[in-house]
Amino acid sequence: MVLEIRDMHIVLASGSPRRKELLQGLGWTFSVVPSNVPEDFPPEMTPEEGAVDVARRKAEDVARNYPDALVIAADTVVVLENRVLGKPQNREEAFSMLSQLAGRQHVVVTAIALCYKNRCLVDAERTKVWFRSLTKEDIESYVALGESFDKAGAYGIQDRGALLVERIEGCFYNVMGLPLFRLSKMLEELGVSLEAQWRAGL
Ligand SMILES: Cc1cn([C@H]2C[C@H](O)[C@@H](COP(=O)(O)OP(=O)(O)OP(=O)(O)O)O2)c(=O)[nH]c1=O
Repeated sequence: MVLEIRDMHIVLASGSPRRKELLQGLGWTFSVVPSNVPEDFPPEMTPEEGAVDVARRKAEDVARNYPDALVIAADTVVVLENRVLGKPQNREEAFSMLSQLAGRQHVVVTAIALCYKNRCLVDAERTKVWFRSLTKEDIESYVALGESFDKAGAYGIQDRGALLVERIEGCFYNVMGLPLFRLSKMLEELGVSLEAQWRAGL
């Protein structure tokens, strides 16, 4: 039996406004149920392994209460020379993160976890990001905008942070928190078809 995405109860296990906006952009109907699992992971894990572990725990946490739904969770980390930059706690931390990113290349990793009826699929996507050089004043001005605080690496590529980024290699939506093409491939792997939804949108 083919599962059609538009016939499924979809639960987005995330409090991220970006992830909600991106799924809405696909025309999907879904509920939003953020999970509260801690986002730290053991130091012996690589950043990618850590993101995969956190995304899986977010999805499984919510899937326990929605056993018949397709649960989608994600975790985004900014990786600079194998170090993870998470969400800054205050202005000083945001300033420090942006100073480290300035004039250099880093990698954004987003792990996606999909759970449906006792099956969980987890995968990660990587995008390279090149930041322009920034003066102390540039960084202070950006931090003062307040965009940094709920975002990994203290910037948002989708908003004014666009002006910090010279170029990227890979999926833009991955940097924003949800790689949509990768999501579609994972759904295919789970046996979920997007065809009816796709045709209805044309
Ligand atoms: C690098 C980058 C990150 N982000 C955001 C995406 C994610 O919301 C956030 C990374 O934090 P996450 O822990 O992945 O997600 P979250 O805490 O916002 O939401 P939840 O755990 O409930 O799913 O950073 C941007 O919006 N733009 C960017 O350019």
